[in-house]
Amino acid sequence: MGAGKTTLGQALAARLGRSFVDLDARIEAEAGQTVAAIFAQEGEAGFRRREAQALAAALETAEAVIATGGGAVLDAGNRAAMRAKATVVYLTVAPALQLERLRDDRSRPLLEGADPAARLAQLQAQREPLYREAAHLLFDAGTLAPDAAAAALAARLAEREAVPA
Ligand SMILES: Nc1ncnc2c1ncn2[C@@H]1O[C@H](COP(=O)(O)OP(=O)(O)OP(=O)(O)O)[C@@H](O)[C@H]1O
Ligand SMILES: O=C(O)C1=C[C@@H](O)[C@@H](O)[C@H](O)C1
Ligand SMILES: [Mg+2]
Repeated sequence: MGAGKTTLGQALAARLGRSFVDLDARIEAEAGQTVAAIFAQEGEAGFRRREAQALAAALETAEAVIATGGGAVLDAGNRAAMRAKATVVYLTVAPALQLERLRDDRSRPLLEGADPAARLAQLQAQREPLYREAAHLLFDAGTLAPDAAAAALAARLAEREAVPA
């Protein structure tokens, strides 16, 4: 949360001339409700079911840049599908910067408790190995402004394509 998947994903798609899919936005459009409302009404499990369906559909979109939500990696099937069908980038950002970016944002229900810093640290400890398992490459998303970061990421991806794995 707050790493910049939506922001960088959009900028990267524009730069590459590709379509952009934001999973949270797609889930909200399909449900006709916000992520927070889905969590409130269906619980996290209901949201995760919607997320897995939206991811599977998005992965069938040719040549798209997809921004997942931060918890899409929790599901082993999601991780396997992402790795098999896409180039997966893990955007790394220090938790303090994530919190700073999301300080005035009330749209992430998992950070709405009394101690968002502790909650984020707990989520990060649980998810860090999963992000690394799913990712083909890591990218520092805490240093550059969005457009410069998208340019640097596009260069990393082009390099990767030029060098066979
Ligand atoms: N490189 C950046 N520099 C400065 N601010 C940024 C950068 N990337 C994102 N932000 C800001 O941080 C906030 C969170 O970014 P964003 O919504 O893209 O994160 P996210 O990874 O998509 O989060 P989530 O997992 O909740 O979907 C936004 O206000 C965005 O403008
Ligand atoms: O990190 C998470 O688990 C989440 C991140 C957001 O993008 C949303 O998908 C939702 O708030 C859950
Ligand atoms: Mg997002």
